[in-house]
Amino acid sequence: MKTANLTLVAEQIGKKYRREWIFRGVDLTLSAGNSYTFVGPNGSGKSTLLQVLAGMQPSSAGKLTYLRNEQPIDDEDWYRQIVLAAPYLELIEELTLLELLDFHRRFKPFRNGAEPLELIEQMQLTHARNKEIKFFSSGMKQRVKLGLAFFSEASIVLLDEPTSNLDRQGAAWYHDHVTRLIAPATTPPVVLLIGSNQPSEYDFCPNVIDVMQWKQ
Ligand SMILES: Nc1ncnc2c1ncn2[C@@H]1O[C@H](COP(=O)(O)OP(=O)(O)OP(=O)(O)O)[C@@H](O)[C@H]1O
Repeated sequence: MKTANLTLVAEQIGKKYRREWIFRGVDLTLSAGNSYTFVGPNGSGKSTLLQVLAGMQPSSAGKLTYLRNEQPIDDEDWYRQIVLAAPYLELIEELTLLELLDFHRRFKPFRNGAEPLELIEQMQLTHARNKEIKFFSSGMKQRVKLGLAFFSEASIVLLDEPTSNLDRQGAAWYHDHVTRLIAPATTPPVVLLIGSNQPSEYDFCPNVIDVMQWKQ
């Protein structure tokens, strides 16, 4: 069983677009079993920082390391550890929900070997299991993105603006699942990273980090 704990270490990470530094001098040690929320006003760099920490965008300065049991993991294997739910990530619209989950689990299995139909029930989308994603409402799509993040066997879970498009019931569903994700019983334990402007999205999170400190 893959229970070894993961740690993400950022040393003096910076990102610039053209000549503008979005953030600079980021030093962080983020460890499994913990949650961290990046806060800051619109355009302050929360999404960019999440993407850099996920290895989805290159940094312009500094060093990022993923450690498992204190040993560095090869950059090419990072993607196996990560799952991201974000408004700017698209789902495959031509697939039905059931087909999407079947496809997804081929490269990223679900926790505890869960079956797609069980997870669709947990997403409260059983009625839409055979509907193509392109016909889903924005809130239904958001539940799917979050569900894939909650239920995949990944060690690093990134949630950018997690309750966007969710109604009150959806927000309660998010809260229930996100708190389970960081419970001590979760295996493998996750590093949970959230980018948010909404206190209700991270009221359970003890580590709230203002990205404005890295504007120079
Ligand atoms: N590909 C890009 N090229 C140039 N500038 C970019 C690019 N992507 C982001 N930026 C700039 O980087 C800055 C940070 O954007 P980012 O989306 O990370 O902010 P954010 O804090 O997540 O904002 P929001 O709360 O509005 O989602 C903004 O000034 C944005 O215009």
